[in-house]
Amino acid sequence: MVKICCIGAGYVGGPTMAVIALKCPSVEVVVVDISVSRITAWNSEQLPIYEPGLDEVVKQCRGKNLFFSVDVEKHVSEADIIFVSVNTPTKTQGLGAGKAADLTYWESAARMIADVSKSDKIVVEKSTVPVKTAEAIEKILTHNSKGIKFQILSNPEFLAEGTAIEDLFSPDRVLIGGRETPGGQKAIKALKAVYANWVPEERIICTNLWSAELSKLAANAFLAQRISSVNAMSALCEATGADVSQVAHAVGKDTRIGAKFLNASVGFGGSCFQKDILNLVYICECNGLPEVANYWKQVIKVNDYQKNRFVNRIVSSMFNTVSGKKIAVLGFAFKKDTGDTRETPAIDVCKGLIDDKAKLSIYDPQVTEEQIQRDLSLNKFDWDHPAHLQPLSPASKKDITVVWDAYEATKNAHAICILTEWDEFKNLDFQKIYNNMQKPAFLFDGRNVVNPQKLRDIGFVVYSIGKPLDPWIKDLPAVA
Ligand SMILES: NC(=O)c1ccc[n+]([C@@H]2O[C@H](COP(=O)([O-])OP(=O)(O)OC[C@H]3O[C@@H](n4cnc5c(N)ncnc54)[C@H](O)[C@@H]3O)[C@@H](O)[C@H]2O)c1
Ligand SMILES: O=c1ccn([C@@H]2O[C@H](COP(=O)(O)OP(=O)(O)O[C@H]3O[C@H](CO)[C@@H](O)[C@H](O)[C@H]3O)[C@@H](O)[C@H]2O)c(=O)[nH]1
Repeated sequence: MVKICCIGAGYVGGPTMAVIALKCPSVEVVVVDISVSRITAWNSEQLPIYEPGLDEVVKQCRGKNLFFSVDVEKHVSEADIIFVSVNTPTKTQGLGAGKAADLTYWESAARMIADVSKSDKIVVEKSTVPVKTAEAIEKILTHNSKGIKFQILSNPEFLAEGTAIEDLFSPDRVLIGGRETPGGQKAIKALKAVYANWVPEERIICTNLWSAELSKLAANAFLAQRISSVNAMSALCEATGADVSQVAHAVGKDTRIGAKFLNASVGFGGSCFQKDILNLVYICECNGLPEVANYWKQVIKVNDYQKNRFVNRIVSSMFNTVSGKKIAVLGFAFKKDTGDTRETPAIDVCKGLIDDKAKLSIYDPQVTEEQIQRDLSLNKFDWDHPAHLQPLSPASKKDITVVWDAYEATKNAHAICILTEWDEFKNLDFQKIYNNMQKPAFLFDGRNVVNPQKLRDIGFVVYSIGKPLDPWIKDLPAVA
């Protein structure tokens, strides 16, 4: 029986390994982590992450060929294939701070693998890493290996949160990079055999190590660039009376461009896009390519601009001050169908409003009060370090309340901000909400989920990203 061990039981390690276990009944899969609470949750009825369809997959295989354990060394030493799916956050200190990937967790995993291994192993990079990381990992492994042979493969993950199970069941592609040596090719074949249990052969792409590592960073950069492109257009739409949804539809009909990933928003969030682009920028700079670095940097700059622009719209529309005003924030997760808040634009928008002394009442169907308080207290980039390295009870913000109902959040509010596109926000009783709000009642839609005209008919002053402006807002000076 092939034994797989995955180091890192997070958003990638957990779902990915659960699907491998489901699709490969003859493979034993053990997911290990240094976080005791995370492993306890994986072994309980309340999984540590919310992901549609995940519970069913875990229920079907847990205890049969899928196990979660904190006994990291035992399972690593017994495995034939080791996936490493630990965090690779942005460095907060030292050389490359604010840009480069922090490989501390990866390096310590590699050293541990070298220390405990007693037989040959295939080590798979599942985490997103800078191009050429495999070379460094190889050095760590072989310098300590006592004659044991390690083959390093790059097998980046392309799942998106909220659709992880769907993406894993039916991936657009699986990418495997390895050394162009007989040993490297044999390792590629072994990993390919695992995926071939459910992924059609033509969707499994095999490349050299550096192409695989770089393709992951490139894919995220291209995806984020589409969002910054449409968001940049949204500002121009507001200035000219064009409607960004109509422009995106017309542009996306060109089959060379394609319709997906062209939704204008308050900005992209999530643990990957910003981190991976910053990392790409740093790699370009290190390779003496400042023009290329600046090109990609602009994708982040436009994203920051979009978040600032949204806050400025709110404040300027509400008589240039939100001091002491109750603002209801609907949605805090970085996208719908996840409870993940890493790099969510809601953090920047809420911080911007708090700076202007607003009182926030926040509702998200999947995010807890503790998480929201933590997110609004942490410094930039600290969020992506393992929970046990974060402050246990950060000082809670007094100007924030977190409630479990959109109607409660909006009661007596001066304004509503929609920051996540949860489906339930489309079907709220906005007449009831309007009746219970202060007047004029403002609604700022950062995700284009509501029909602005219907809400204007009720009496709301509505701002929707990239849409023709409400007469109320139109006459105000443009802000950026
Ligand atoms: N989240 C996504 O949607 C996604 C998608 C594709 C790729 N990625 C990449 O995958 C990697 C993991 O992302 P994630 O979202 O799963 O992160 P995560 O923070 O949810 O999970 C990482 C886990 O690794 C554990 N860990 C860290 N060091 C360890 C060690 N030495 N031994 C054992 N466990 C250790 C942490 O405790 C944590 O539980 C990152 O490189 C990320 O860029 C993420
Ligand atoms: O048209 C769009 C599409 C997305 N978003 C936002 O972009 C962010 C990222 O969304 P998405 O890409 O769907 O989720 P992630 O889970 O961050 O997935 C991305 O990052 C992962 C981690 O690297 C990759 O594996 C995935 O392929 C890649 O899509 C979210 O804030 C979305 O709301 C928009 O604003 N407009």
